[in-house]
Amino acid sequence: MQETASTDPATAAGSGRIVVEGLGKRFGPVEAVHDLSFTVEPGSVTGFLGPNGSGKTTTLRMILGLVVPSTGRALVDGVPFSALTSPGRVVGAVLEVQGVHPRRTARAHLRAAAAAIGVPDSRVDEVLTLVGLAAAADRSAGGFSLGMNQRLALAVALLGDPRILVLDEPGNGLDPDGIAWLRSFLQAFAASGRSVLVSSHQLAEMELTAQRLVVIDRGACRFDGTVAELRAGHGSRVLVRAADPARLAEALATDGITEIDRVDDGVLAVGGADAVRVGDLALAAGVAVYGMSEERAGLEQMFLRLLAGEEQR
Ligand SMILES: Nc1ncnc2c1ncn2[C@@H]1O[C@H](COP(=O)(O)OP(=O)(O)OP(=O)(O)O)[C@@H](O)[C@H]1O
Repeated sequence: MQETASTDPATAAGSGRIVVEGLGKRFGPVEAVHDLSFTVEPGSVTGFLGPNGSGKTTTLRMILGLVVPSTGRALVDGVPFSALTSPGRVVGAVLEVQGVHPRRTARAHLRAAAAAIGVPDSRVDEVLTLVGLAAAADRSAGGFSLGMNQRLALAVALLGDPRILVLDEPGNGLDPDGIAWLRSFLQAFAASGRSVLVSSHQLAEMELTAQRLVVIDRGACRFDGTVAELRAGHGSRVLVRAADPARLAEALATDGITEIDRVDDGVLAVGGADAVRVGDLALAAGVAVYGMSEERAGLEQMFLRLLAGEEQR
């Protein structure tokens, strides 16, 4: 079927976006993905989170034209992946790290991959440097660690200088330094106006890497928004040490703040209000405050609450 050119800027060709609309996939009795819609905007990293078997890989494979959707559609840079004329120059993807021939060097592997998408050899050294493998360029891939293989796979994805990156669990096998490096690499890539969609089950890491999050569970979307929105909805608390906690609790309650726990001697944990509001109310009530801090619930905890909440529906 011929796709007609869209006039909607969200789905227009050349938008640099990934647009997923009502996407679904059924494998026999298993509904792997159900009515999923989200957009990956240029200039930001979008984290794609979900527990094992939640449908992340299936979704990424549909975006990349490797699995045919049962319902809906996925557009890459305004068109279905299959309609891209030079896909390697538009979207770079790392789905699962394929074994490289063990006797092949990183450079030889990249040269072959470059030739396959019509990219000059000169790009090979550039991507080796970009992923931090320049010093290992002439070593056989057989001796590479999992982390080095991840970097090599990323180098292949970058050969066509794509404007969109799609990565399935790229942090797997990376040590803490490698994870920090990947985080700054993806952030810099996005900051140059390009789009990143990265799946992970490492929620705390995504909180640091991504601006937007799409959380799925059992194939369906549970959350789509910014990290700040997720935090706001599954909240952080203000810890306040006060001279007279009972009077402060009373003043807060009078103002409609009832989520109050006494966590320590003289310390109240207050939910549903920020530090400014708690401080102002303490001042108005004449209660001395000796210290305040924000207890930011870990994304992991929020994520578990999110899934637990959905299960009760
Ligand atoms: N080719 C297939 N045939 C049958 N079922 C499949 C196929 N691919 C995936 N599934 C099923 O679809 C569901 C979603 O799998 P998927 O691999 O997309 O999840 P995931 O979130 O990527 O999981 P993980 O984090 O473990 O990789 C699972 O129940 C899986 O068994």
